Amino acid sequence: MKTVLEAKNINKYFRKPVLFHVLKDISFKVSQGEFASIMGKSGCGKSTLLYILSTMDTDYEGGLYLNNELITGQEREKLSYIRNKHIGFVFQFHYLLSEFSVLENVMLPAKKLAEKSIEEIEHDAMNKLRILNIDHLAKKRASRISGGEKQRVAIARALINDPAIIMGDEPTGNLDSYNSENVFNVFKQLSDEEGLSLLVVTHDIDFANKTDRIIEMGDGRIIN
Ligand SMILES: Nc1ncnc2c1ncn2[C@@H]1O[C@H](COP(=O)(O)OP(=O)(O)OP(=O)(O)O)[C@@H](O)[C@H]1O
Repeated sequence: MKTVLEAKNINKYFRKPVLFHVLKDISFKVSQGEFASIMGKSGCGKSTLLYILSTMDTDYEGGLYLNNELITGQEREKLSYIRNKHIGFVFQFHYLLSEFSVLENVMLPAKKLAEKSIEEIEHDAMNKLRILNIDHLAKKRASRISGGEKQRVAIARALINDPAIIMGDEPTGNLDSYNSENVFNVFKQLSDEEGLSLLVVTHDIDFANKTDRIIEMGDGRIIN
């Protein structure tokens, strides 16, 4: 199976207030269509790792590859393009623009990329809303929908540029068990049917147990 994301011997140090070796020789691969979760105690380095994998943090040692292309050391502008084009993000908080409609929110990352006409982007956005079963909400203001619906909109927005991988940081952290299961099912469907890769940091063991693989971290290392 094709490798979509690869971390090779990632080491990271925080230098203040004292030198702290926060990530220790992290190596793993995520293949196409794989749904992996990252678990570990609070403070073990999960968010720090996700920051590096998502190209947001460039201050680390080691190599990061996306679709077999080395992205470590690329210029800021190129990284921003890679992030926009190939990585979709879903966070604990949805970060939707509340005054904008659902459709407009989903269209935003594609407008930023500016590779398609507005008509095409709108067409794609409606398709993503359909995949998530929320196309009936397209014209509604983002502030007027429920928490579970907001998270679905956030997933549709993460999908708009047809990324290679979706990264999630506690994407079900704010949801009740019904909506968490819903989000899990959507992710599962995307990995099974669309061949999308997913890498999700979670504290929810029920959620993690249902993913294809749990990457367990402890004290800055992968321990399992
Ligand atoms: N900017 C920083 N400077 C110094 N130390 C930091 C910085 N950011 C995080 N840390 C420390 O690095 C360690 C890893 O933090 P990180 O946020 O990655 O953990 P985490 O596993 O995501 O935790 P949680 O599950 O609570 O979100 C922690 O000990 C934290 O205090």
